Amino acid sequence: MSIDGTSESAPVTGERTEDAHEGGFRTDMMISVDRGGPRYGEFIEKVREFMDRARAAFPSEELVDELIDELTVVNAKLAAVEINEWESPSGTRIDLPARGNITLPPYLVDKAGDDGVQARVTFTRFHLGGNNAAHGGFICTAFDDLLGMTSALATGKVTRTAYLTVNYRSITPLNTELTVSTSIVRLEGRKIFVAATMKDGERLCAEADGLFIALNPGQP
Ligand SMILES: CCCCCCCCCCCCCC(=O)SCCNC(=O)CCNC(=O)[C@H](O)C(C)(C)COP(=O)(O)OP(=O)(O)OC[C@H]1O[C@@H](n2cnc3c(N)ncnc32)[C@H](O)[C@@H]1OP(=O)(O)O
Repeated sequence: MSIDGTSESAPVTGERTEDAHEGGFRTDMMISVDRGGPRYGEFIEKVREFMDRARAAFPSEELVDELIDELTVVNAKLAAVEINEWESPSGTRIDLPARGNITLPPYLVDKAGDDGVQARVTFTRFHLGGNNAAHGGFICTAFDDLLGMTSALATGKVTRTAYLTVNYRSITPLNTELTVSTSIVRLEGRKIFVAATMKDGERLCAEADGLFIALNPGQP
């Protein structure tokens, strides 16, 4: 442990020596419904539960010692099986909430087409901003990913966010299933203008509009 309390472990990269990607996010990423095995989704749910419980816990000093030892063992097991971003189950398992990507709030896609996406998202204790409401950054993360998916499906191309404007209209509660609806506003060459709402029943919690750019081949 260094003096500022950070770990001295090597950063997690999972890089591969030969970099075959064409730039940006790949629409041809190695999507899968079985990578990591039939219990990979259950593993991700346990990790998400851990994130919630870690956020909510007030452990004793003894328990902190114990948990550090146990997590050191778990981290070593995971470090032994690191892989690059394109082939990792995380982010590519399209059968799992948020493609099995713990970075994203766990959303479930109900409908996805070239005119928009309908999804349900539930923020939990890990996503707490304050006073039982979701952190605005996680709301933005959900919008960014679902709008990125919207842009990719509408164009069949790899896209990146140029701008994303979020308006927070009312409190976004935790532990409540919210609906997210996205739509294509207009397409102008490489520019994809998109919009989205997040609702608790009929109540508008947040809305977003954004511009995504279809990347040129090889663009990072
Ligand atoms: C089923 C499975 C599906 C899988 C789905 C996977 C989903 C994954 C979802 C993941 C989602 C996560 C997504 C993420 O998190 S992406 C991560 C966050 N975004 C970035 O890091 C992007 C950083 N920026 C750039 O790379 C470049 O600036 C880009 C690529 C955006 C444009 O640089 P580029 O050199 O390529 O283009 P250009 O500069 O010639 O501009 C082109 C046109 O656009 C107009 N313009 C540009 N910027 C702005 C602006 N801010 N406001 C208004 N207009 C803007 C510009 O005026 C021009 O217009 P015109 O003069 O032609 O009229």
